[in-house]
Amino acid sequence: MPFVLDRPRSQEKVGESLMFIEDIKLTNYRNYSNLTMSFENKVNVILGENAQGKTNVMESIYVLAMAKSHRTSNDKDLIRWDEEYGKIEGRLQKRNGPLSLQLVISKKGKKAKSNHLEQPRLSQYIGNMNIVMFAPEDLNLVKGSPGIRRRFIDMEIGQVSAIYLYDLNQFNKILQQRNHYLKQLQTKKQHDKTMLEVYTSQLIEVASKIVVKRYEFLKLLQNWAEPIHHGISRGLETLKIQYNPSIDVSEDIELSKMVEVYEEKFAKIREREIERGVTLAGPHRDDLSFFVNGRDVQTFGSQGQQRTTALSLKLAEIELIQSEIGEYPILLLDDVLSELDDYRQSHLLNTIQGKVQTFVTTTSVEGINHETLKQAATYNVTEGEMTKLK
Ligand SMILES: Nc1ncnc2c1ncn2[C@@H]1O[C@H](COP(=O)(O)OP(=O)(O)OP(=O)(O)O)[C@@H](O)[C@H]1O
Repeated sequence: MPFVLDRPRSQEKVGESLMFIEDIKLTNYRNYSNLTMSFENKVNVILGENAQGKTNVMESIYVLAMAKSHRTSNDKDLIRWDEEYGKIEGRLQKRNGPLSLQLVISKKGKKAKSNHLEQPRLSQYIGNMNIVMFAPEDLNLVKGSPGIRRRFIDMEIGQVSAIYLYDLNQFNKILQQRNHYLKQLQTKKQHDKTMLEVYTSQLIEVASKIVVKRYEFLKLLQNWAEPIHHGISRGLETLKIQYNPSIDVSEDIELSKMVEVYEEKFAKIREREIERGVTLAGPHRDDLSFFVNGRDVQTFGSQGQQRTTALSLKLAEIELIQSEIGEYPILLLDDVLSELDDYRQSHLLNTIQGKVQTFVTTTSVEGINHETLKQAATYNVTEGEMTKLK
């Protein structure tokens, strides 16, 4: 089943190719005052002691792509201390030509440019550059809180669907207004319930679209992740991904039916929502489960199975983006190689070899003997300065 892509640039899909970053320029970004660095279109290993700025570089690439950080929701943290603004610039090569991206973060907000043109909507800007990041936090994807899994799914769909990001933004705004209204009803600052009906129907319209798209995306992800997981587990394990909605629907439900189910649900929980002062159903309360050989990995999986699941999902994302966009994304492996055993490390490095531009951070390459890393371009980071070693 083809995924409903809505980005204009992704029309022709021919063969395999990779997008890659040629260079990055950071101005007042975290502990970098000024950095300009060129990269290779293969594997780039960034070495350095703790707290020198390795993750900051990875984060800057992530932020350039996604217009937000993977480790803070406070954009001001990204600006170098005592400075007014921070800037990330990057030049990329893509199948259909060069692309330059720029993101300026100031205390007033973010401004993005793509090929020197101001982008009024970040939901349109995101997706120009596709990335997959694998960091130690991702090992919590299975075990951690539902919010981590929702964030994972939202970020991934957002890269291939601008409409999804737009809907998600709308949803969050309506949710906030609705929650505020419910709170007022709860505390009796407000008695008229008319506006609640308005917010509810607005919420249902956009919530239904989000959940339908999540189902579509997960079906695709499942198709990629299952054989990958099978391979990493040496043919012993079958991975299944399950979406757990906060309403009673199944994966093949149509949009109009989903709207009906939400309407019934909200009518039923109306008094409870007012009592609690909060919205109790919607995509913000949904979750994912992962099953290995029929058992829930979150409850029954070993740590190794949880790692394999997280790795399979990341590798599946790489393939999914390639199949949807027609180009391999850029892979960011932040301090994660040392967290994987030899077999999983080799599997990962064999998979990316030669086809994905990859950034790897580590304090040392000792103990990682894979050919891919021996041939990699290497850089050193010390106190916010980066130099190329080979
Ligand atoms: N806004 C900021 N302005 C200036 N410096 C900052 C800012 N935010 C973080 N830093 C500095 O950046 C450094 C941390 O860098 P980073 O997180 O990239 O470490 P790292 O090299 O990845 O280390 P580790 O291996 O421990 O993860 C710290 O010295 C921290 O004080």
